[in-house]
Amino acid sequence: MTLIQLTGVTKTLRGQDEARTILSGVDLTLEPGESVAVLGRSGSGKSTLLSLIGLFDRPDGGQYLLGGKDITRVPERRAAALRSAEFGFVFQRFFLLKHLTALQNVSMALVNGQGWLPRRKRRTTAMEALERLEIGHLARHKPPRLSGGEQQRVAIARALVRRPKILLADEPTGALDTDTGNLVVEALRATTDEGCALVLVTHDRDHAAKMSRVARLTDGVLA
Ligand SMILES: Nc1ncnc2c1ncn2[C@@H]1O[C@H](COP(=O)(O)OP(=O)(O)OP(=O)(O)O)[C@@H](O)[C@H]1O
Repeated sequence: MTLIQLTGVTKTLRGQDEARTILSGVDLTLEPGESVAVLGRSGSGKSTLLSLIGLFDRPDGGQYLLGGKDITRVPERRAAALRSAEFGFVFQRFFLLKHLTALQNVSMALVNGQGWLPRRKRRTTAMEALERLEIGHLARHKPPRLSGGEQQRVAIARALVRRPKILLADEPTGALDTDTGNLVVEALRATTDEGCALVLVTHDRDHAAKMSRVARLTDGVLA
């Protein structure tokens, strides 16, 4: 079944004075295991789009179907539950807790989820996530001892540890050098092999080309 279907999605943001239409009719379909890169100039609305998909905000118009269900105007309580059950998020900044080890950072993501997991199970699940990102050997390291690329892979492991259906990545390589960025993009793309869908916002055309589809956001429309 189609995982995500946006049809004619619009969004107007109000600054201090005038309102600005950022998205003026976005269509997007995403199937399980599919990856789409979203390119676009700075300020074109890529992050706005991602925040709608990730249910941090709601569209003004159009329709958002998630797994066939209309969630266009879902209330915040339900949105929060969907965010934690269905989505994983990766940002340019890693947002790791620097006093915790890599393993603790990842297993923290299992603490507040739906369904309680015993501590030992959380640790083994978190370890598996680190190993999938090929950083199991860094489990006991704290973020200040890790490189940027390693930290981002810990953040990806944290995003994946609850096995989300959709991973949303907003410029995840923005703070990394080219080689490290390539490794991180490959790690993200590999998550789709297991059926996770991926939306990657990027400025990097080479990274975009590694996705199954490339879409460009121009004048509020995705094409
Ligand atoms: N809360 C807000 N109120 C008003 N305008 C906003 C708000 N948030 C963002 N904007 C404006 O909306 C436009 C789109 O922002 P957005 O962050 O989605 O773009 P972007 O494509 O992700 O940019 P970048 O590539 O620079 O991160 C920008 O012009 C921004 O200044």
